[in-house]
Amino acid sequence: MIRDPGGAGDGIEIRTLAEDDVAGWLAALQTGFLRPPAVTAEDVATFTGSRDLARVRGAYDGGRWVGTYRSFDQELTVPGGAAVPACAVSSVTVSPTHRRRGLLTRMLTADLAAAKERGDVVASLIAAEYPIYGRYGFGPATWITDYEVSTRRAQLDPRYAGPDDGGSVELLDTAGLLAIGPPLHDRFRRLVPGAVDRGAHRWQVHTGAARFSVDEPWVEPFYAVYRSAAGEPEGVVTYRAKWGEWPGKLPDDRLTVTDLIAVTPAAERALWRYLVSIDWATTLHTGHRAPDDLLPLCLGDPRAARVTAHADFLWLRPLDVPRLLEARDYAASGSLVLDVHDPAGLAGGRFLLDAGGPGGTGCSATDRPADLALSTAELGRLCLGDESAVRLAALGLVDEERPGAAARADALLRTSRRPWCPDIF
Ligand SMILES: CC(=O)SCCNC(=O)CCNC(=O)[C@H](O)C(C)(C)COP(=O)(O)OP(=O)(O)OC[C@H]1O[C@@H](n2cnc3c(N)ncnc32)[C@H](O)[C@@H]1OP(=O)(O)O
Repeated sequence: MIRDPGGAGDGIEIRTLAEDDVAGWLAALQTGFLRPPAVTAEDVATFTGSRDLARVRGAYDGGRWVGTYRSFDQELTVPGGAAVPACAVSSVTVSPTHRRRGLLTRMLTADLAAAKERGDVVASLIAAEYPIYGRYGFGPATWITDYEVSTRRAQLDPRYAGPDDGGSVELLDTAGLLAIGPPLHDRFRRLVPGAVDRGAHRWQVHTGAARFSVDEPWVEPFYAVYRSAAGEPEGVVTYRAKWGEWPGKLPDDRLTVTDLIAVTPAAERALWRYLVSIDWATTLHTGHRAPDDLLPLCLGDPRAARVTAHADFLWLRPLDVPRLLEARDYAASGSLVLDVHDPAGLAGGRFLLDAGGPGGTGCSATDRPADLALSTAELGRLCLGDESAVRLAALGLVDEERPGAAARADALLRTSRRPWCPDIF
């Protein structure tokens, strides 16, 4: 069991959980997320059956859990397709009675130190609110865009009867999805920088097998697969339908996509066209897509896809700069000296990145003069290639120690397609 050795002299203890702590910890989690705090025996069983309790911790005050925190092993894809070990952070709450006394800081600081010791290359999380995590060295590395598509305006030929490339779209039942989805996702995530692995529990949640009593009532979704002309599954989609009012007897139903992943552009285009062509549905909500998703441009009228949300999504906190930068591919070859500032003392230093040379990419500590000075949070923004160093320099968030260094960083680091993490965790 991990205990917070220092404490803060306030009697509140940060510690990991024993099995009989789970119900109280779950009640605190639900309180922090403003959900009813009632916890059932099934909730406790679902939680203990799917989590490593050694990685679940919380703040305990006089017999009551007042803070919750959990982390787990994750694989994060970087540009080029390599996966680096990440410490994924989740379930962070502090009770409203105990906020702003430093409890989040104590839980997170201890876990980041443990992640560093374990050899994780980055820490990752989905930030509930933008202002929380920058102070701990995290920066937003991927963004999402949600669309609402007016299917009537999409200008798809009303006679459209499916893919015309020899491929096909088929509906699946749950067993069919579970046979095709996990291996397909494994292929997908290696193609998409920013994507993370999906464990068995995520698929159970996705198909309604793992649920907590506070979850919305389960509504069975539709699942469909795109198969290439050769019969290979290349994309899957999960969506739900909601009946509309049918004003004046006109169909008015809505579809909501909860997952659409594809390993080829043909599959991605075919699944969007399938969704847009479903009779009765006039509106399609896409859920979180990559900010440069194919969707708007694969419609006859791209303006039929209206952006309803555009926001930061996956935040990264570098823990090992050389391994993070060595793992990825670069758009060009060249070198760059980065002065990385880390007040937490986990990942700072001056590093020479030698990208894409004949002997491969190298990154190691150096005493050469710096080109660019930045914090771990800004490196978190830049490391998957989504953000521009020139933009951050214009904002005063990175310092050019050598003129033109930010543009050189962009030439190396930026990617032709934007990174994307489709999974909430
Ligand atoms: C990965 C995830 O799970 S994201 C989910 C995060 N959880 C939530 O949003 C649930 C609701 N909110 C909460 O439970 C709490 O407010 C938390 C967990 C966000 C913060 O917990 P606290 O114990 O209050 O944070 P703590 O006291 O350590 O704050 C440290 C600093 O962050 C700041 N801070 C913390 N939360 C916020 C916030 N939501 N907005 C702005 N600043 C914040 C504090 O003001 C403090 O600043 P200071 O160092 O300048 O004084």
